[in-house]
Amino acid sequence: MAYFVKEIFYTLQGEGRNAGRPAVFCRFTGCNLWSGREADRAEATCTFCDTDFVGVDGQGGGRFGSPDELAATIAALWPAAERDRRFVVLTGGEPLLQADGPLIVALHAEAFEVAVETNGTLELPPGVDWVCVSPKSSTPLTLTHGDELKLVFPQVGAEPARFESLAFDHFLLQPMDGPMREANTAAAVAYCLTHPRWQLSLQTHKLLGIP
Ligand SMILES: C[S@@+](CC[C@H](N)C(=O)[O-])C[C@H]1O[C@@H](n2cnc3c(N)ncnc32)[C@H](O)[C@@H]1O
Ligand SMILES: Nc1nc2[nH]cc(C(=O)O)c2c(=O)[nH]1
Ligand code: SF4
Ligand SMILES: [Mg+2]
Repeated sequence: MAYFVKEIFYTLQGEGRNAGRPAVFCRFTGCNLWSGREADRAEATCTFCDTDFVGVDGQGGGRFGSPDELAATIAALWPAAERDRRFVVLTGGEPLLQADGPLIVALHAEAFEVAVETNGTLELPPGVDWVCVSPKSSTPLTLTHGDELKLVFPQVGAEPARFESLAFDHFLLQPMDGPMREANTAAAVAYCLTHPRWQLSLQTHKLLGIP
């Protein structure tokens, strides 16, 4: 199948348990919880998105006709010849609208560990090495286990206690960016201190001014 990709770039993973790790980011076009148009934001299921995932016009974006073509494009961004500990993060938009088993196979053939950032509403293809689920308000989760559950905080209808019994190895609170970022950060710090199974995830790429 063809893949529609907004942008592909090499940077440090900014969030979650892998923060600081060099990674190629592949941002797929489209999401099932928001059209991406500002006019629709208030009525969307997910209203706080910080990302432009509309179209294929970003850096390195485009239409890729096969898994091998997309995997080769991703591999070309890794520093020359280095095949050790290659790491790719599939994100979006919602990557699980497009990422499928053949793409994971093709990325493994290029020596990548494959991580996914997902809203958790869709089925996961086989073989993904690191699964980060980030629930959105009262939307039901299809994915109830994984490596990390990274909850944007605070969200009405997505209180942390709702997720604590799920089978994730790590539970993280990420302050909601936007006009309330400072207050949300203080609230997330306070929540982690009083509920220590939760740890703080800052969006360190924004602090660093890198993509
Ligand atoms: C843009 S989303 C794309 C992946 C997927 N659709 C999802 O929501 O997990 C990537 C990450 O950014 C988080 N995020 C989006 N908007 C945010 C905001 N305003 N503040 C903090 N994190 C945000 C999401 O929760 C998710 O963990
Ligand atoms: N550096 C960096 N780290 C990230 N972690 C998750 C991101 C995303 O948008 O999915 C992201 C991103 O856009 N940039
Ligand atoms: S689910 Fe993810 S990509 Fe979709 S609107 Fe929400 S944060 Fe953005
Ligand atoms: Mg981002």
